[in-house]
Parts: sequence; structure tokens; C-alpha cells
Amino acid sequence: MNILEVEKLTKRYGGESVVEDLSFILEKGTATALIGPNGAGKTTSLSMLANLLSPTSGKITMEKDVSLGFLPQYPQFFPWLTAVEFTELAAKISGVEAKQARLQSIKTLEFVGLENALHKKIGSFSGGMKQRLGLAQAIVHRPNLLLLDEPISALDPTGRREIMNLLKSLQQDTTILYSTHILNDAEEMTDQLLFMREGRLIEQGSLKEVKKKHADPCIQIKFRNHTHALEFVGSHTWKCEVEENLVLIPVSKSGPTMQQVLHILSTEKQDIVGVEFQDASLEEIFLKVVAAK
Ligand SMILES: Nc1ncnc2c1ncn2[C@@H]1O[C@H](COP(=O)(O)OP(=O)(O)OP(=O)(O)O)[C@@H](O)[C@H]1O
Repeated sequence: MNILEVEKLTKRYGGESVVEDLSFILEKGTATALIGPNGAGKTTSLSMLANLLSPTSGKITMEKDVSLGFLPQYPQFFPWLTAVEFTELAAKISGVEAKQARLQSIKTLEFVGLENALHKKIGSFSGGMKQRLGLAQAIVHRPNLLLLDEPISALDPTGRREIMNLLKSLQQDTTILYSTHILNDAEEMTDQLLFMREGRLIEQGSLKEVKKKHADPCIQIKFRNHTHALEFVGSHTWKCEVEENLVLIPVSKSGPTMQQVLHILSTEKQDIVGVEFQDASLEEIFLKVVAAK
């Protein structure tokens, strides 16, 4: 079931296309990562979906009972308010009853890891704390569709891990569309990938589909030195590449399987450091996709 359908969404400024013919769907309960280089049109697209910017053309259809949560790339806060005051205000604006708003704010701030800063003024918050507060205001009213513009990019590795785990735990009841530059983290939480470049969608699909299409997996054998690696390659007919002390054998229909490689290595009593299956990371695929089109 689709919670959101986007059809040929376009935004132009003075005849210049910033987003062009963007079409995709979000299935209920899924997480979609929107990725693309700077200026690709991610923020503009999310702002149109959040109804903060009107499209030049195209259609956005949301399921009838959608409750939307939005985290902008640069959220604006009132520095003189405390975290709980700000989140309570956001809850009320999003339609939470006054009686409930305070309790829900406290629970949400605890959820995002700000339990020790409930009554601190936002003006004293670090960048990471503000990022968490931004997420809190986006989820305080328990939305079922969450649009997040760079929710983890401003965080340090520990903070990113924590927020990714929080987002994963939200996924049970929430459909999530988020933009990010941190591709290694995106790899962990993505049912669908949308690659944008220069306002256009240039690739989309599940991580598995995209990897199948663009990744060149290989078996990597690590030898003690370059000479050993060269000797190994010279004595076999497999198509391989040598990089320093590594031998890389592409996994293809005509190439050997991991089992065959392990068998050969053990029967030949090769003195190796290790063998592993190497799959391309999302980052490598991203660079390839963005460069190719
Ligand atoms: N109000 C505007 N008027 C003219 N051009 C704009 C306007 N807003 C955005 N743009 C242009 O649209 C393009 C896409 O911007 P957008 O912020 O959507 O990209 P992005 O993918 O979110 O980039 P980043 O990763 O750097 O945040 C950029 O070239 C930007 O300069």
C-alpha cells in the first residue's frame, strides 16, 4: 500500500529546472534514502513534499489519514526557549491536545537522548543536541510519514549511530524518507534508494537491485607480499587483477566460486593472510552512478 505517490514533480526558478519530472512511490512502513551530490535538488523535493514550497508542475498524492513530520536541513529554533517548551509548542502546532503536549514532549526528548537537557535553554545547545531537538519536533506528534532532510549529517559517528538506531526503531509505525550524504549509514536503513543528480532521478530501486546492477563483487585474496600475489596469478588462468599484495577475482558466471578458490588455496598450501568476499559499498556505487549518467 502506498502512503505517498509523486508524479512528474517539477520545480523551476525563472525557467531554470531545479527538480524535473521526479516520480516515485513510498510504500507504507518503508525507509527510503534520497541521495545525490550537493545541489541535486533533494531539499527542494522534500520541501515540496512537506508543502513548504509549491511545485511548478506535477502531482503529490498522500494517503487520506497521513500525519506528516518534517525535519528541515537547517531547523530554526527559539534560543530563549527550553527544549521541552519548544517541543511542546511544536506538538501543539501539529494538533496535539494541550493536556497531552507536555507529556508527549518529555517522552520524545527522552527518546532522542535529550533527557538531561529538558529544561535547558536551546541557546546553549551544541550542534548535535540541536539536531536531536530537530528530530524531536518532527516526531513529537507521532506522525506516520516522516520527511527528514539530512538528519544525521551534522552528527559525530557516535551520534549518527544513535540517531540511525532511533530511526530504525521508528520504522515499525512510520514511513521514512530521508536525504543524506552519509552513505555507509544509509546502507543500513533503506528499502528504497533514490539517486538524484541535477534535479533528475537517475537511479532507483532497493539496495539489492542497485548493487546487482552497478556493483562488481569480487573475491579478494590477501598474500604476504606482491611477489606471492603475482606468482599466484601467473599460475592460474582465472581473470584477476593484482593490487599490491591483493589478488581480486571478479565474481561472474565464468569465474570461480568462493568454494573453488578456497579449495585451490588449501590444496596448493598457499601462504595467504586472508580471503574475503568483497561487495561494493553504497558510496562506491553512488560515485559510479553519479559519474555515469
Ligand atoms: N529559491 C531558489 N532560487 C533559485 N535557485 C534555487 C532556489 N532554491 C534552490 N535553488 C537551486 O536549486 C538547486 C538544488 O538545490 P537543493 O538545495 O534542493 O539541493 P540539495 O540536493 O538539497 O543540495 P545539498 O546537498 O547541498 O543540500 C541548487 O542549484 C540551488 O542553487
